[in-house]
Amino acid sequence: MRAITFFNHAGGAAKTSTALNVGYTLSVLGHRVLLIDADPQANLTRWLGLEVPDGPDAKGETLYAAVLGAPEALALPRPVAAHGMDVIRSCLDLAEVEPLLPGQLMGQLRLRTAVRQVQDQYDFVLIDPPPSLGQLSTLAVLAADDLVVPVPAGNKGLEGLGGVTRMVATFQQVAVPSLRIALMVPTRVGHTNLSRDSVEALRAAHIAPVSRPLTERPSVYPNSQLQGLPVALYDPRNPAVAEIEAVTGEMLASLGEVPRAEAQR
Ligand SMILES: Nc1ncnc2c1ncn2[C@@H]1O[C@H](COP(=O)(O)OP(=O)(O)OP(=O)(O)O)[C@@H](O)[C@H]1O
Repeated sequence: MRAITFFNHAGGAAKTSTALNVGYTLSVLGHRVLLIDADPQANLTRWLGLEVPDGPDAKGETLYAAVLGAPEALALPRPVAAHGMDVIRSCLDLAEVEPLLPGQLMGQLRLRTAVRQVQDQYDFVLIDPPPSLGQLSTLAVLAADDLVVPVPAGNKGLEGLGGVTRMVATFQQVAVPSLRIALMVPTRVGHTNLSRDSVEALRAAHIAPVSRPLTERPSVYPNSQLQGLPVALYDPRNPAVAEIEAVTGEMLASLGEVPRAEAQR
């Protein structure tokens, strides 16, 4: 099992969109995939067509159970199924983790521990954190073996990179020396010089391997999300699908994984 967190503290980087669609591609390739929604906005949950847990026990359906549930039974809750994947959903109450986690013994490593309890059940656990540097992001990053960093096109994406690399270096030093950025994914790339230049600048920075870009497609991503579908199910012939497959293949290559189809030959 590999745990991969789609990390960028900047908002709107396409973390959720990339995690959802890469996860779906992995599952189509035959991998067993668990998606964990670690963002109280619960976009990943909604965009998979799932109901956001509601009511007094809602947070027990989320990763809250694994990090702040009953101390003698800290474990991931039972996942729900969506489009061939398993999903740990989120809800607004998950935000309670932010004030409550500090001070808990080994608090920030609890998701890492919980994820490894299911390592025999999955090939990939993909985690979608919120756009922040708070407790939920820390839990998500420390749970990972590898990070995928979606970087939105334009100056904003490049300017935010310093924060990402500093945070990764800190986590390597204090908690997970083997943590690494497996892939940077240029996202929301338009047909402008600014977009193209920002992708070139990302490659020239030599921080980590840089994938093929995911093009800005305003008629595809938001609409597929409204329908609760991965792009490949919403519009199978859209060129976005080939881009997502390419990114998934490059991620597997960077992880040193043999693509499933080749392994079975
Ligand atoms: N390639 C794309 N083309 C057009 N729109 C996109 C693309 N990728 C993502 N989007 C849209 O951009 C918005 C932000 O994407 P997303 O929620 O995936 O980013 P995020 O990094 O998870 O955001 P946050 O963490 O701030 O909630 C969404 O409305 C999504 O539909």
